[in-house]
Amino acid sequence: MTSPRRGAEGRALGAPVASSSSGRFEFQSLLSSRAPGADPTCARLRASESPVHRRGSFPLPEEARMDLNPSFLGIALRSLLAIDLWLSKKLGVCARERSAWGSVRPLMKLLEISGHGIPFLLGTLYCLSRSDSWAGREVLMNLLFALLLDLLLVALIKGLVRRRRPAHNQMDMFVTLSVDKYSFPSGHATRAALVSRFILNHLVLAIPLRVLTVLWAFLVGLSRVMLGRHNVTDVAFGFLLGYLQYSIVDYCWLSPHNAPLLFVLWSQQ
Ligand SMILES: CC(C)=CCC/C(C)=C/CC/C(C)=C/COP(=O)(O)O
Repeated sequence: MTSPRRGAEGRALGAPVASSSSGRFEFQSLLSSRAPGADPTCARLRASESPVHRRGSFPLPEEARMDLNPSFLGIALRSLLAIDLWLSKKLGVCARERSAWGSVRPLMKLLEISGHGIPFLLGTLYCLSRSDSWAGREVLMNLLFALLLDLLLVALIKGLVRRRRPAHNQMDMFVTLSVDKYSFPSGHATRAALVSRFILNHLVLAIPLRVLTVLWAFLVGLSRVMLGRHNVTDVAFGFLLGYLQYSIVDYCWLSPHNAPLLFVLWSQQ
């Protein structure tokens, strides 16, 4: 009877191993990390040359074969992730007081506060309480809805993805929620993109102010990476999400026609 060759732990070499964290088969890591000096190409060769494979008594499961021949998408994603980590570390020049650009850290923290959820929520509520026109109230009510939607979606995605903040980040942020220990996506970037799109669409501004609005959003995003709070992909996805959130708000635009109760209740406050 043929018996597969056994490794140090008495496990059949080339046999699928369930990873403790994900439960996925890890052929590639088994072949490349257990054998000294191995590389993925050799690992592929060894797999096809191994007695187990040759005798055909232990067919490789489909998923394992996919691991041995990583798809183009897999390689592209892993490369993107490596570039992301490398670039984010390079750009994190204000992560500490003693970092290369540590002296501009206070300015970056000012940008951080300018994109924080609390000033926006309190500011919108204050303006709503002072607004005496229906048109103004409608815009502010939708801004409030947009800010709450943003908090909800970001918390949901952060809780699902659970990507840790970069190791060089110093966790000294002004008022955070529990999910804010995670970094994907950047809540500041989503808010900056959402609010700036909102402002550009609902406030009639002179061109220089419109440019300043976009510049502010960009700087808020950049400051997240420079402070070491986020990786570049957290911010890029944050901008995209914030942009899309505005489209949702615009699509579901609340007005006295489709949400009369909301407006009546607010006007009775
Ligand atoms: C109504 C309510 C739940 C308000 C909470 C406002 C609040 C504490 C928002 C957190 C804002 C924040 C620190 C987001 C994190 O931004 P990242 O860019 O670091 O993801």
